[in-house]
Amino acid sequence: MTIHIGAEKGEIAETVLLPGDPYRAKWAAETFLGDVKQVNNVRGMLGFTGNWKGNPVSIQGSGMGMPSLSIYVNELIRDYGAKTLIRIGSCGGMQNSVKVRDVILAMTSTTLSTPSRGILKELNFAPCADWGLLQAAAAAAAAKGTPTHVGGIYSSDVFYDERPDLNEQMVRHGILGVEMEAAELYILAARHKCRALAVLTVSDHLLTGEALPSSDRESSFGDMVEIALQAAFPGAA
Ligand SMILES: O=P(O)(O)O[C@H]1O[C@H](CO)[C@@H](O)[C@H]1O
Ligand SMILES: O=c1cc[nH]c(=O)[nH]1
Repeated sequence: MTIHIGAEKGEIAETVLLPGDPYRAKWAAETFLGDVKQVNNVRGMLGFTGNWKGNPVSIQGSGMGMPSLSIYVNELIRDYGAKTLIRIGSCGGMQNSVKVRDVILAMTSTTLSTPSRGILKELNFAPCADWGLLQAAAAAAAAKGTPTHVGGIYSSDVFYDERPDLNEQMVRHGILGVEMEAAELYILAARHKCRALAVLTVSDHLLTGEALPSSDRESSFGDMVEIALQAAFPGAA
């Protein structure tokens, strides 16, 4: 047990999917995993372990924002031995070519700051996805026929943004979407020699104003979860 995760040692798999929303963790575990056991309920941040096509998998809510994700990912890596961490999140679309419900595979993440700023200091570290996971996720998405975009995203510290000039620059520089966790996930994975990827579903659009209801964000993002599982276990039959 850790301060934020109540699972016993050995109850969390080396492969962990990380939705921000704990109810998405519950839905994904119940929908896609076999032999599911709830392994965390501390602070209501639900976590589950089961198996997918015979492979052990955990799905742990990570909360909203990089400080929250950092707590769970640090404990998952240091105390439970997690090695492959795949965020399954929602994001806002930032290009006209990106549509609501499309999937984005985040190759890199741009930020203004992360919880790691304190140790990286003046270094503008470039958080990037694990190539093997990214390649496998792109192949899985292509095989499913899911409309998918691969490229840079923006990990923001704020949901209610008051810097339209920043968004203009993001759009101008080809950023596909905005969310709030991937950059710190990628930095922590690099630091601890783990593999990480963010697979995101576009839940709303900054240019068009379209938005999905919260019920859809909780439980209708099946393609994203299957792509994440197939990326983690590309050989699974
Ligand atoms: O749907 P999740 O995974 O929580 O991700 C996105 O949704 C939350 C904001 O509504 C932030 O956590 C953002 O990154
Ligand atoms: O962080 C997020 C997530 C979804 N949509 C946004 O605009 N921002």
